Amino acid sequence: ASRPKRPLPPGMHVPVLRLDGDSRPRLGPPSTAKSAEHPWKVYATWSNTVGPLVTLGTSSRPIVVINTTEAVTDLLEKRSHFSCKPRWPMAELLGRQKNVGFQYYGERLKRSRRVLHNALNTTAIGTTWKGLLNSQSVALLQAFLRSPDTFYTDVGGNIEALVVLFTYGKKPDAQYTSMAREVMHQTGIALQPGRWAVNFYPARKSSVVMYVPAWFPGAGFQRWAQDAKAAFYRLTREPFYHVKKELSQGNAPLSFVRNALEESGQTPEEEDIIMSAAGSLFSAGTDTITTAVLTAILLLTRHPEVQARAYEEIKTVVGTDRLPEMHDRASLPYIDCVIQEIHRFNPAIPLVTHANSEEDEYLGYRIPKKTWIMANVWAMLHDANDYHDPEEFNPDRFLPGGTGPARDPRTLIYGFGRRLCPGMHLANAYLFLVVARTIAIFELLPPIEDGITKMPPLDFAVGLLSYVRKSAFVECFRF
Ligand code: HEM
Repeated sequence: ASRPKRPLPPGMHVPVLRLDGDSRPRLGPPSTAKSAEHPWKVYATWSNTVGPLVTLGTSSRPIVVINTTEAVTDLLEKRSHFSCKPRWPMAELLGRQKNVGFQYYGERLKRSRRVLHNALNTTAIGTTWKGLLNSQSVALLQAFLRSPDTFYTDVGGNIEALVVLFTYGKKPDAQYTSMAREVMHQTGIALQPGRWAVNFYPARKSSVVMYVPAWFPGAGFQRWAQDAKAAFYRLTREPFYHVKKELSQGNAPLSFVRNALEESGQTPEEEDIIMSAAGSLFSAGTDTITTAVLTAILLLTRHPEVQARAYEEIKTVVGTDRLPEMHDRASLPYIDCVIQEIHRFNPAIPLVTHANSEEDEYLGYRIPKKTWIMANVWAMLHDANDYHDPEEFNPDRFLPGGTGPARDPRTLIYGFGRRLCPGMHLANAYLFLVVARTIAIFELLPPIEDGITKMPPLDFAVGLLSYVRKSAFVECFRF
């Protein structure tokens, strides 16, 4: 006789909170979430009552939120069948399922990740890309000097240039960046749980809905998706074929695509893997690092005492007649604590999405095959058991001594298991250079009006990324 089915993890019997750009979540539970704006905070509150796993949505289409480090380690790190991604019919319609971040786990994903790892491992970051990281971080300081008023957009522009220079060896032009931003925006819309009915039909039904002709009344999402798909294809193909042509003419500048084609792009299939891996980097690499840099600027401005101490460390170790370099990183432990605390305070991707390719059980609960899993990284980094007074910005918690340093947030913010972010070493190196060099050269100050200091508020958006909202931040900022 078969065993009775175990229950799903405790559910809140509420529809999924929508991640709707800047707006408040549309749907909330009756009481707890009234004042909380960010879904990840709401889920963390629920988890305090019901345990590490919380089920959202319906029992036929559950979404399981993992809220603790222990549970995420047990499931996403140790059990390899949790390294899949959910089926996103809308992303498929946009032609984005070949994008590394959306791919199901399998042979193609492994090969894509290998190509990326060859270019983005620690050795390559310290050698091949050292010059690029150096020049882009200096370019950002120069932009700050030229016009402190436009720092918010300058940070984004500098990082877009970093990622496109890395990928294709040339700076993006205005047309490329505006198209890339549009595609990212469209993908964000396509991935909002609950926005498109097609995402929430069971797989069998959705394949019927997906192939309704675009002109069919009510199939508005299809028409919209057709345009978005065309833009995405152009964005992926044009710069790739440009590098390929340059390579055949012997004048391709250093880039990920050039190196990968030289090393492994011998067959059409290998070429396609390189092309789509390259096409995944703009959306994966730009807004994430931008969020971390803007969070750093915001928190340093709000904490002059942290800036002062970090500056003292740089003055003592590096001196005042040169900029901090990558080789200074190990000798600047306080700067490292500051960077860790920035990631902890506002992880760029607060909810990391996975799916399981096999049914499983955990803590007596059943997790059906292909469940949409969200790892609540924000909750893990604000767990008072691991981080005393989690609402406080306090880099000291990472200093050795006492009960030892708190867990390094970089073991959580870059994701889990076989999907761990391949760009993490590039991001870590660039963030070190930008944070250390900014502190070495500038003092970040809030404005004072009529003798009153106007602190920029902690204002993080609700979306796939928890980016720093522009509004109040830009008005009250000066070097
Ligand atoms: C502070 C900066 C960054 C953060 C916080 C970050 C975080 C993440 C996270 C949470 C994931 C999902 C991992 C998972 O599913 O378990 C991811 C995936 C990915 N990231 Fe990053 N990332 C950053 C920068 C970058 C950069 C600079 C690049 C490339 C230049 C990059 C490329 C990728 C790619 C290709 C994936 C998909 C990997 C896969 O699905 O197998 N990321 N990142």
